[in-house]
Amino acid sequence: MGGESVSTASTTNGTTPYSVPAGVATKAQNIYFHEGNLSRDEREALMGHKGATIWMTGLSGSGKSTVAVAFEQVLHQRGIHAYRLDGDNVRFGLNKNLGFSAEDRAENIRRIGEVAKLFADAGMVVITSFISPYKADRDAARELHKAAGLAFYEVHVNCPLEEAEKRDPKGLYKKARAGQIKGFTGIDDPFEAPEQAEIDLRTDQLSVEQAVQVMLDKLEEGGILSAAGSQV
Ligand SMILES: Nc1ncnc2c1ncn2[C@@H]1O[C@H](COP(=O)(O)OS(=O)(=O)O)[C@@H](OP(=O)(O)O)[C@H]1O
Ligand SMILES: Nc1ncnc2c1ncn2[C@@H]1O[C@H](COP(=O)(O)OP(=O)(O)O)[C@@H](O)[C@H]1O
Repeated sequence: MGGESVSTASTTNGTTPYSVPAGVATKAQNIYFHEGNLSRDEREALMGHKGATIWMTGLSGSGKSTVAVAFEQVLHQRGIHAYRLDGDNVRFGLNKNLGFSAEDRAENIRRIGEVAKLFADAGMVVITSFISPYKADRDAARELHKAAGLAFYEVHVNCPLEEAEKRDPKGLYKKARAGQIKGFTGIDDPFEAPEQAEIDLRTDQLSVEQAVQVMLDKLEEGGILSAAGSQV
């Protein structure tokens, strides 16, 4: 891979649209961004709300998936088009060629950042639940959204290691402590806690319902749950 040249994305009309940050490097040559006839506002008006990415990050067992599932359901009940991208699930398909080295985790998060951006651009509320242990990888996902003018909420699913380990829903901490899993986050692999997450959920102190309410309030406050020109 190293040493291959990169080209810069451009558009057929020579302008750089909101969805292609200037200077994006791609491996492919001679590619042109093709604009559609529908604006994001038009897509969001049809949806009845804005698109956004809710990026949950935290230790294994912190409660990312549990809270994400409950949040998705509550949003759905309120008529919001929400969809979850979950670490384990995505590793069965799109990212099945990736392991848990720092490089593979970075590529995992890079791909999810791109996929989440596409869903959000389509007008969905995307809820991602990946450990995403490295700040730089999370920041890159944030930047991607920012450059596209899309809302991005980083949610620290903040649970002390002792509590996550006590929960151990999949028995993975036990295996990691026994040396049967190497490079397990929190045990012998790092977790860089967010410094400026939009939402901090202490799941050792809040119930799942309370955590969902905190997230709902934040989206409401950010104007995500309604759209300009919406008929709903
Ligand atoms: N070494 C190691 N470290 C951490 N986690 C491990 C590991 N090996 C397997 N698992 C399982 O993989 C799930 C984490 O996948 P993610 O894609 O979220 O990880 S990452 O964001 O790329 O770090 C994680 O799921 P969650 O427990 O839901 O977080 C584990 O089930
Ligand atoms: N307040 C809480 N929020 C989230 N999960 C909780 C909470 N209290 C207990 N749990 C339990 O902790 C475990 C979290 O597991 P999971 O959602 O799979 O975490 P993660 O996706 O971060 O690995 C589940 O068994 C869940 O029932």
